[in-house]
Amino acid sequence: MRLDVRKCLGNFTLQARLSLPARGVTALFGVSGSGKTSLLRLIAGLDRPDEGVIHIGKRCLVDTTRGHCLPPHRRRIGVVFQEARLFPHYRVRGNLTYGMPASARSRFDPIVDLLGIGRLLDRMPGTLSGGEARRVSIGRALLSDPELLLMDEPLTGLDGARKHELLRYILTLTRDLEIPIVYISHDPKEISAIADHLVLIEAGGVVASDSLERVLSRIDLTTQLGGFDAASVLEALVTRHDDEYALTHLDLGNDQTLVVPLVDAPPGARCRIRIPVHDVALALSSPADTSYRNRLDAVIKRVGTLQDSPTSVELLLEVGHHPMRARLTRKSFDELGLAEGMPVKALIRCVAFDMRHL
Ligand SMILES: Nc1ncnc2c1ncn2[C@@H]1O[C@H](COP(=O)(O)OP(=O)(O)OP(=O)(O)O)[C@@H](O)[C@H]1O
Repeated sequence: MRLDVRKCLGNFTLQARLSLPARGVTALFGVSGSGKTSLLRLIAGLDRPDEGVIHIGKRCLVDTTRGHCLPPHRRRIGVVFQEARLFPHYRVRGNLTYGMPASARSRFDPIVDLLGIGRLLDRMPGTLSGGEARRVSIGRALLSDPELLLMDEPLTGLDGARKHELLRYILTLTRDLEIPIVYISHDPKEISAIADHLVLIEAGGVVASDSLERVLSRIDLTTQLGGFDAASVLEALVTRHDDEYALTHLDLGNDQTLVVPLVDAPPGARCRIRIPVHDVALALSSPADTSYRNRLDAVIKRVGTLQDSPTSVELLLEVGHHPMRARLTRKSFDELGLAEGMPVKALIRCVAFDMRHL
């Protein structure tokens, strides 16, 4: 999808130029009021830009210079909002088939299975739990046979267990269906688990748009990425399990192996892991007497500082084929005599697995 739009809303101006991948999940992240929902509404056709163009593949949805603006129902875009917005007087089945084109009929059963809503088909929306209602609303969006799915904070307001369950369904969906998703969330953990591409929005503008791994590795964006709590997210290959110690070996490329608590995925699977900066320490040589399980070869690619944190130094390392962030005190950095381009050992204590298997 390509878009280049401008829209004034009162004294707020949204001005965005973006080119998004045709597959996978693109997350829009930014503080409250930065313009995420306004952008989604322009894509869905719920609002018109004052100026601009929006294309999905070769299809032109909007081109204001030609006075062209497709209405929402002709855009082939499914939208899932924070609240489910089901028709209260239709059963679940009626909600799912409302507006379903004949071309989507054959997908009814697979989508119902995928979302685990088969046993809810004869229920009225008022009797569903929050998580069930969201799943039905995702099903309805998918059965409109969309080329693009827009999700505006679909997990907000759900409790921990429901949130986790729905996140699992959405992850399955991204793996099993070819439909690209644009996903708004305030929750960095959710984004780390689900997104392939990350767009940072600030004051109505696009600050960054790139793969999740690359945006999270940008030291200059640490403030905007504040909620992500400075962590690296990277995708690794499961090579083997060590059942005796309940550990899994992951290949990071260039002969670098990360050993983590047992991952429930077979050798050969790809999984995504998150490594907070405070779990990474650096050494000049490989210390023998340390409890750090992982001692990886790394190169310091970039060194930066944060305005509001004068005691620490931000580092961008390269480990295997991956960027990885670390944070040291300025004193340790100076005492070790570190500099850009230096090879070091990255000592990694533990690794968070709020992660997905790909
Ligand atoms: N119809 C409108 N008239 C005037 N201002 C508007 C209108 N719609 C949105 N705004 C303003 O535009 C800005 C962006 O709003 P938007 O809802 O897109 O932000 P957001 O990033 O989605 O925020 P949140 O994360 O809180 O949902 C806000 O300052 C909002 O008050």
